[in-house]
Amino acid sequence: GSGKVTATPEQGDVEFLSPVIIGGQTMNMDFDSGSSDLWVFNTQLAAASQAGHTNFDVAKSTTFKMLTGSTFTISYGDGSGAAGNVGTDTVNIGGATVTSQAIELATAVSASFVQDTQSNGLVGLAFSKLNTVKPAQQKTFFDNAKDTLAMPVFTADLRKAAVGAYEFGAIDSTKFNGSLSWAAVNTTSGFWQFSSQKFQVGTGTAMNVAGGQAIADTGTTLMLVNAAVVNAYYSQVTGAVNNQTVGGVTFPCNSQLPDLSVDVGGNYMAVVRGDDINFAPVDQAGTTCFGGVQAIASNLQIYGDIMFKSQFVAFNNGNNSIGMAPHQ
Ligand SMILES: Cc1cc(CN)n(C)n1
Repeated sequence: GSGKVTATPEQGDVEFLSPVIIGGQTMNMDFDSGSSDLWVFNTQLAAASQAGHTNFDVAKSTTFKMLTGSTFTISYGDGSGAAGNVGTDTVNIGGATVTSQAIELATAVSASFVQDTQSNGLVGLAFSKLNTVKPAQQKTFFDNAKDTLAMPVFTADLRKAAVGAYEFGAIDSTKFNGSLSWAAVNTTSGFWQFSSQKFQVGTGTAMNVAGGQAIADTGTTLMLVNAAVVNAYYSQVTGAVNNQTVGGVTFPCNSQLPDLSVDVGGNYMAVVRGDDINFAPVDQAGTTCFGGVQAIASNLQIYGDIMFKSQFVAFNNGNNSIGMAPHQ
């Protein structure tokens, strides 16, 4: 079979939310190809943490089973995190169904999750080796579903300030231009990781990022790249400054931003639209804007939603590859 759900951007495209039916209860959740835990807001949490959220209630599910003695603890690259206990239940994502999916029930969540009342948990879609459940590591929804899917793939069709889609088990070729370019994925890290050693600012010459690697991470808002890329890119933007107070590069909001092309697997240059690299104003007047491309101090670059808004992406666990093409 296959399953398709909407991916609705929060204000400012900070994250994208999709409906997941768990034990008959519908939860809007953040699909994250950069982690491997499925955890939910639930009625065990302190009332102050539950406030404003949709909270999963195990008592209202006839199919939930506790995994006695199992716990999870997860922390993300942005410093957020969650921890709690674990059970199993039936999960239905747009028709793709897993009957015994590990459901991680948070008993503690960090402040940024509490404040984001539209999001009620994460669906991890990276490789199961990164799952944090102990004593027995659990599988992701995609891992559990893939043998029953028509194809062992899922796709991300994320759109700037518009409703897009995640699809499991099928590739909708009406959603991208031309054909997908495929790159090999190195699964050793547990991420959807590929080689990314070249980049190009606007129509300039291609430049190298020695040993460059990147992961495709729908759960990260921005694009976090090698400092050489950041310097080369913003050297083309008048008034761009590295602003420690706001934590990254800013520029005048009326800047004409060049496209940024990044190499995917050595045979495809993914073009990220310059307009999408103007992420958000940092001041009330809306004169100074924060860049959607920022530096990361590791050689594992993180291509987040800023890239997904320009590229349709297919994640293929049949041959561990990633496919990209510009959105249609
Ligand atoms: C909650 C969350 C997820 C991710 C990306 N994997 N980040 C950076 N934060």
